[in-house]
Amino acid sequence: MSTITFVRNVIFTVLAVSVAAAAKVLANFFLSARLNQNALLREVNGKHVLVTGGSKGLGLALARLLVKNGANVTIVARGQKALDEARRELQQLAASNAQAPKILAVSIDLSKYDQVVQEIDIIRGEMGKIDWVIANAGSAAPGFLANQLDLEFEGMIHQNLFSVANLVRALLKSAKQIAEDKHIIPGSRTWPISGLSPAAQSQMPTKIIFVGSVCSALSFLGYSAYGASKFGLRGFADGLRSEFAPLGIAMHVYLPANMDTPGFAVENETKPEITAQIEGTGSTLSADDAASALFAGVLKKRYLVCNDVVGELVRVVANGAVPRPNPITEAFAAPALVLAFAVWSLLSDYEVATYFKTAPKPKKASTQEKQK
Ligand SMILES: CCCCCCCCCCCCCCC[C@@H](O)[C@@H](N)CO
Repeated sequence: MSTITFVRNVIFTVLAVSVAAAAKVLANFFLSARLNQNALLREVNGKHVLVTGGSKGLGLALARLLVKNGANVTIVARGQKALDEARRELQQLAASNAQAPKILAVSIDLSKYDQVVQEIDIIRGEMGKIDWVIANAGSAAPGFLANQLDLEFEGMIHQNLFSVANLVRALLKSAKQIAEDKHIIPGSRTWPISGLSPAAQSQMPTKIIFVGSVCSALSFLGYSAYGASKFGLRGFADGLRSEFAPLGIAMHVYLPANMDTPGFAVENETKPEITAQIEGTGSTLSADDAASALFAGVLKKRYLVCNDVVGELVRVVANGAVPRPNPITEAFAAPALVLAFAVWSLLSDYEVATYFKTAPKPKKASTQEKQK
């Protein structure tokens, strides 16, 4: 066999095996994406779950599923009107459940750390220890950075990163406070290195779920501010995952693609045309399906959870140094996926270049408009 034939056969074999492995990755994804309702009931029945951004969209869909499965739910949001409506809906749902789960709705501005600390204590007082936290609140304001020179950039980082950090810091502070109040003497190997005494650890939630985005692992024009906030969130989560695991706190990050929510309608009003063109709108998932996908992944103990095929492929190539659900299969799939994403990146850069070459020129402002 000549060298060329040998090299060609090796490349062909590697690619064929890799494509087959990529198909297996997707098959595994479909199998794990189905929510086992009984498993959800077993996990959340009687637990107290706090959901931020819980008055609409994905947050409300998550809260509904939790209440249906017997969880006591605290929803947090800013706007009082939407919060009241959501509370009424969840209370009706709770009334039809034999467990009669408790519902609490609290208006908190998560960007204000002191307020979050104060309210977490009030929530614990009314509803007891928080068992799970879903940090879902966030928003997307797509746009070109050159048009976001004022407060838009900070806004994204505050809403999608600092607010989540404020929540986690407040949970830690509250747990430490309660432990100190009880005067429990620390005495484990993780104390005082971890900063949390065993008593404080026992006051922390056992599960913390961050809602990121496919944009926590991939970004492109129109999403520079949003991508920065969501990549930041992912970095924060990766650090906490390894810090919290020895303390019995499981971290998860949800990386959804576009969802059919009120927030998505708002972001589309200002989204640059080329951004919408690149991301496509084909796979927009309903909030209910997205909520099921989140719980399905969490119950399967996935650290990074996706809600569609594209997100799962992005996850495989951008998994970083955190656990993979199927490491061997994903390693075999890597060559095909790396090549596919290299091609995608070339094509999307070409799409952007073409868009700017062919986009209609803005109309010249009339003299009257200039004077305004
Ligand atoms: C085989 C390779 C295919 C690679 C395709 C990658 C395409 C990625 C485009 C998906 C972008 C989704 C972005 C989701 C953003 C949302 O979080 C945001 N719009 C907030 O709602």
